Amino acid sequence: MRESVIEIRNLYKSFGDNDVLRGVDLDLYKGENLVVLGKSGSGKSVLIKILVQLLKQDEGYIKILGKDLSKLNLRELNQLRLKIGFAFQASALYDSMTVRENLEFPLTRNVKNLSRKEIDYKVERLLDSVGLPNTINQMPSELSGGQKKRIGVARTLILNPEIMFYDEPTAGLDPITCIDINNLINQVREEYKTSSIVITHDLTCAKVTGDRMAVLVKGQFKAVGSFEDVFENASDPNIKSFYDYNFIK
Ligand SMILES: Nc1ncnc2c1ncn2[C@@H]1O[C@H](COP(=O)(O)OP(=O)(O)OP(=O)(O)O)[C@@H](O)[C@H]1O
Repeated sequence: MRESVIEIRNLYKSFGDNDVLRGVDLDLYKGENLVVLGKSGSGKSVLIKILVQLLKQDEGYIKILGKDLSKLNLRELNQLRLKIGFAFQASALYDSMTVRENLEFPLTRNVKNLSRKEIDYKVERLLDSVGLPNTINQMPSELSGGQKKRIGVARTLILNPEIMFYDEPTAGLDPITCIDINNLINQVREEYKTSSIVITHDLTCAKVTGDRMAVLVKGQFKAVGSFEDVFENASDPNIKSFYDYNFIK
């Protein structure tokens, strides 16, 4: 039996008469990269927001790192949120801060009594990990799109999250930089022992980073399994068209 770090059961969410999630079941297993795919508007972001309770589900059960979310008070929920890192599509760096300040910010805000030396060590180690040690004194405006994403990942890792959510990590990048970012996602898993959900429309990213694919169709996960099982042997036309479109046949 594999250990689940996230367990989602029978999750429902509607906005008025827009039934977005209609009985979602999903597990994220410890140490895996799980790729979540689905058409635009299928509810991927809604699902992630519910996982950190920025949105409340209408029905359903969620357990993260052994905690039933419905039983947590706000303080406990905030503690749990610190164990989850978000690498957002827009990398969300503060434009008025240097790279060093961007990385220090979550640390000094959330961890008390760290010495200057400990902070410097962590910042430098993470910049090394993402391959950008020389950007430490640069401003975000001086970085390329791919570099910003890397710094965004480094900033997320600074609090040692156990779970990572990557939201369209390769969107808007050239094919070579996409390869770099895919490799970084795999490297982060090895180096920091994270379990991750990767939301993407990019099937190359899905294939390279994902241990399992989960495809959201009409409010439920219709196909969950390896890339080969889900896409290469797909019979469902919704899923097949996704594949054919990405790898022009
Ligand atoms: N706060 C909200 N209020 C009302 N409707 C919402 C809200 N958030 C999301 N929706 C609706 O829920 C549906 C799913 O949206 P969501 O952003 O999760 O899609 P997505 O799969 O992440 O799409 P994309 O791939 O384009 O990012 C959409 O129809 C959207 O309009």
